[in-house]
Amino acid sequence: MLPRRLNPNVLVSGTPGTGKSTTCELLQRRLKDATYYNISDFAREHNCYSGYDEGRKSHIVDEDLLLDELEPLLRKGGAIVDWHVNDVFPERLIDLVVVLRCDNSTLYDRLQMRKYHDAKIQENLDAEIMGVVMQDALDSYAQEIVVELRSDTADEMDENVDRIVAWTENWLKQHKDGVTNELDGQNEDASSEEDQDYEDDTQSEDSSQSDK
Ligand SMILES: Nc1ncnc2c1ncn2[C@@H]1O[C@H](COP(=O)(O)OP(=O)(O)O)[C@@H](O)[C@H]1O
Repeated sequence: MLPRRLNPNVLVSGTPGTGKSTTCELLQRRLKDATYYNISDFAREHNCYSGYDEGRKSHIVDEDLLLDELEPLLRKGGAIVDWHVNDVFPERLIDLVVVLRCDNSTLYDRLQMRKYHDAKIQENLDAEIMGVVMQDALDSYAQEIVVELRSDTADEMDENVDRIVAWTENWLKQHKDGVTNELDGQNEDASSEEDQDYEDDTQSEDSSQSDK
């Protein structure tokens, strides 16, 4: 099977504060053909909002508008996508899902540094303890393309970047050699059904708050 795109799309997800943006910035420096999309920034720049949540003090992202803007870019491949919500992007557009995890006391410190209010910190700590983002990823994508990585320390972050770069190089090598990536078959098979799921999906707006 021919590759669907020349470079893979990597989704870096995780509870706010687990290290997505920092990891993605490091990744972008290493993957010269990649384009980094911080979805919080992207949604703001493209005005993909459906309202403002006073309680959370954050904009509510309109996932349909977001996907309308982003899909043509993801189709090109080579995207590093940074967002805490991962069920927005159809399975056919994503080749690897990385879910960053971190210790709760570390996360607390990071979110406090970011000056989140107490309720927002607690909400994110609860989500991290319950593994909400990881569960969403497993519910949304084939288990084989979802990987959970610890991101408590700078060394772990470096290791994570090395691992994602190595995975990308391997993906490129497989496609260059014309070797069928078994994930392709799974994704292609799932795509039409998944598209239908996406059409039918009425996302809870609560799950798509802009986190920054
Ligand atoms: N693995 C890590 N080791 C040390 N500091 C980290 C690590 N991951 C993130 N940080 C720090 O935590 C803060 C939040 O990271 P950030 O990348 O903005 O998280 P996110 O994008 O998931 O909200 C930043 O100050 C960042 O430098």
